[in-house]
Amino acid sequence: MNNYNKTNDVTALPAWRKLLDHRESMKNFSMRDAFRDDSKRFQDFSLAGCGLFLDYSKNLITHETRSLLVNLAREAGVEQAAHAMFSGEKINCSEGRPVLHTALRRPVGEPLMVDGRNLMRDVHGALAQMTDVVSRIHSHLWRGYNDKVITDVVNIGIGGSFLGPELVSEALAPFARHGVRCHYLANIDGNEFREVTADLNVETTLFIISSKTFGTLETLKNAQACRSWYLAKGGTEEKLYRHFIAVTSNRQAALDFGIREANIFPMWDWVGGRYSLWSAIGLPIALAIGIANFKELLSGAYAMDQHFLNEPLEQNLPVLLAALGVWYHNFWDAQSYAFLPYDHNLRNFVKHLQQMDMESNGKSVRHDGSSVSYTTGPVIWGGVGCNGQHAYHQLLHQGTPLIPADFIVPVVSHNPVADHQEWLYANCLSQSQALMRGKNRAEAEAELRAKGLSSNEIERLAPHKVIPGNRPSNTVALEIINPHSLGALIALYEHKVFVQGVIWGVNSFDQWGVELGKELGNSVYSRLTRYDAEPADDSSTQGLIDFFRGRHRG
Ligand SMILES: O=P(O)(O)OC[C@H]1O[C@](O)(CO)[C@@H](O)[C@@H]1O
Repeated sequence: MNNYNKTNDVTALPAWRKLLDHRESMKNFSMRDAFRDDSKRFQDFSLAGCGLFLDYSKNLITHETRSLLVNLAREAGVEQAAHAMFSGEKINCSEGRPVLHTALRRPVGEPLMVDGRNLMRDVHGALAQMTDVVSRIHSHLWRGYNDKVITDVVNIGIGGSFLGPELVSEALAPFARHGVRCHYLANIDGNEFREVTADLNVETTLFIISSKTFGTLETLKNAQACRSWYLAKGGTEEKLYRHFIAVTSNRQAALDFGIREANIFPMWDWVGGRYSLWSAIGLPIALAIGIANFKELLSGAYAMDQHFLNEPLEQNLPVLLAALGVWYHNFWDAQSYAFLPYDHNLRNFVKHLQQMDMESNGKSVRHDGSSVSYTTGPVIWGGVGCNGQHAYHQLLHQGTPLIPADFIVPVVSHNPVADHQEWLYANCLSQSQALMRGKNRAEAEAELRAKGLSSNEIERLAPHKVIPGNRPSNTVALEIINPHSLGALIALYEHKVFVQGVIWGVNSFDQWGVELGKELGNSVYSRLTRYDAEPADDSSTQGLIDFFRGRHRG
């Protein structure tokens, strides 16, 4: 049980009750009218920090809404919770662990004592080990079994041991200068294995087995397959240490796999997988962009940590985003949330946010085990603009569900082509504008009239042309995507998710739900492969096992 959330049930808080009444009074609120009536709306509802600019004026809010939402965060104990997390209290109550991914971005000279131990020694020791290996690979001191330079790195990992590193190494591709290409092997699927290894040269490829537990089936199977591939293609057992390294908190399992002691990078139980890109799990990132850029990434995240810890709640970027999310989710029945990055290099952002948000807050009991009486984590989805505009934005504009969205857009492109960036930025803005203002019946009719349509035709077509508008969004703009701003951006959403977890009273740092599937996976596997096995518990599973075996028998 956490010791900061004094109420346990958020619905009992005064601010929650006031928000329920306030929601009633907002039934007829029109954002379009609000912008017309208040020329200062943009200034009043926008905020800069850590190189990011948040425009949250296109929301279904007034000044009163904001103060009630901030009160909710305050009454839920967000400030105390943040301090508890940063100082190493065991806020992951179901696993009895502190939650200290923020320690990974703390600069040198700021000790952090937990259970009598200065964790910063471990953190900076791991960073030094990363620096050493990255510099040896980049300077060609570390070579493959027949002394060829390492050109390709395959990260074997899944979930948090994959999504964050993939996002960052690809988002920061313009900073890749050392001739090392990163590849990611996650799924237990021969198609993916074949695709990743197809063009690799065994002599110049390094494999990183990235697994906090070193017990994840997909990763271990892929690691074995990569090892067999390495040996089959001419690699030697003797020089295997030049091609395989591991990042894990399970040192013994990595040793048993055959990884050399010096090639094992540490992880700790106080870092959740989905928050681990800042640790040695980020090794592929450092190999792609260099250790100096990796440290810049950490310093961007650290800047956001300080912002989150020190800024008043009213001007606190993660708190505002979190409270707005709660406003729509719990008071406007918005069951999903869209992320729409307008930048090709951020194409993997949504995948990372999906794990970060849904694995963290996809919970339905509070810290004390009691069931929540309200909904928690929303469905997270989205993808890069403009592609989404020609696919699912239709539903955002005219569909029945209310889906709040965050637009994320840099001003400067790393690869300017003609006036593409101007168009990209313009598309981003026009989407949020269209969502906000919509097109009313009179406008739709006037448009059709201007085209010379008969009144019968206007009557028939106008309903299809009406766009309700009043659909909320935030825009997070940044000057350019670089290691610092990306670090701040990712940390912004980490803290947003944390704040929402605090408000809902759930433990954002365990993931017991994924365990059952893993357990059942073993029993289904043994029934698939052993003909004498007991039948499955249910006829559906057994029927599908028979379907598989029918095909494989012949
Ligand atoms: O790094 P590991 O231990 O292989 O775990 C991978 C992923 O699996 C999960 O435990 C979910 O199954 C994630 O939380 C984690 O990021």
